[in-house]
Amino acid sequence: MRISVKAPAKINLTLDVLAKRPDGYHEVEMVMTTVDLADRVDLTLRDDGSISLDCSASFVPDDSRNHAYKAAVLLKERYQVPHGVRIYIDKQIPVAAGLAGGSSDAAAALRGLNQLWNLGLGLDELAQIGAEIGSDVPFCVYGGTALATGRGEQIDHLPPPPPCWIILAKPPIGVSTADVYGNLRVKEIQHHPATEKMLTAIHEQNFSLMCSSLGNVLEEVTLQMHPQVRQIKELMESSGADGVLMSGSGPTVFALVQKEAKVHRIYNALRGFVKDVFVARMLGVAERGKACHNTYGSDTLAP
Ligand SMILES: C[C@](O)(CO)[C@H](O)COP(=O)(O)OP(=O)(O)OC[C@H]1O[C@@H](n2ccc(N)nc2=O)[C@H](O)[C@@H]1O
Ligand SMILES: Nc1ncnc2c1ncn2[C@@H]1O[C@H](COP(=O)(O)OP(=O)(O)OP(=O)(O)O)[C@@H](O)[C@H]1O
Repeated sequence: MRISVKAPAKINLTLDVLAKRPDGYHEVEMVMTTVDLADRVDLTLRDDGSISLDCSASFVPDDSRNHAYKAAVLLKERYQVPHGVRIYIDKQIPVAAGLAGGSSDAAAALRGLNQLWNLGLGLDELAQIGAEIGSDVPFCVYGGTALATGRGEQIDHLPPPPPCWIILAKPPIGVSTADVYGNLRVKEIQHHPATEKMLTAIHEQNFSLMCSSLGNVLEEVTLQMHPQVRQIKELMESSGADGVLMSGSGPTVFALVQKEAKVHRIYNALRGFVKDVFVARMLGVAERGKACHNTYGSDTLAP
């Protein structure tokens, strides 16, 4: 039996840091939403009880360092599952980009293995297990749009944001999330994002308020470390984007656009500058399993 699960990227519409915690993590407040740039995680049942992983991108770890592999080990050990699984990740989300690619693969593995191994767990239980892998995993288990607090693992669901196009551009650098948080001086943060305004924009479906409420306190830290990120932001802004922000700890920058004609202008301007440019739509709602094409007769899609 084989199951294919879609693992969408996330963007942060806001990312605020409120305090550094004694456990080394930071207390955050972030509005996150999924976009239709996605990996595909294939899970094939193994009778020999072992776990194996392959990925289409050779530079992604294919052993116990892989977040999807960790998800399988956690479930297998906790629920004493006799079966194994062969995991294949078709990588479309850029790696170490601030788009939670690894976290989304882990979340997809949790959802898919819940079905493949017949565990009968609810999404809340899967999200709790996901938090042991990484702070972004619980959000990725649910998908859609949410306000994430705590270290990012506490999820309050939100309605989808106003529909729009999104153009993502990633400069050819990888950013370590730990380094970016490590370089942040919480007491010196000048501008906290307008989280309340973002929530109003989402509830009222107000696109221009959403664009003017975008904010990420990690942006300044990553901009200092990697000046190319600022160049991409400026290029998006001068090409007519309605709103521009770095996602997560970066270095991916996204532009929000309502009119399709502008999408082509911004895409073309960016392609002259960086190789990794993607055009997507905000998903906003969870569409677990739905859009992952099921090309093999006996496959099923995870819910
Ligand atoms: C930047 C974001 O992606 C925004 O959504 C997240 O806050 C980070 O989520 P993540 O990559 O799943 O992070 P984790 O794997 O849990 O943590 C990686 C490292 O980032 C730092 N970290 C992460 C989350 C958090 N709230 N405070 C932190 O200080 C810690 O040094 C941690 O060791
Ligand atoms: N399935 C996976 N896909 C990509 N990277 C993975 C995966 N599993 C583990 N990793 C490791 O995690 C690191 C971060 O990759 P990832 O693409 O998840 O970063 P990110 O998008 O910046 O994450 P976040 O936004 O959650 O901070 C990579 O350098 C890679 O070594």
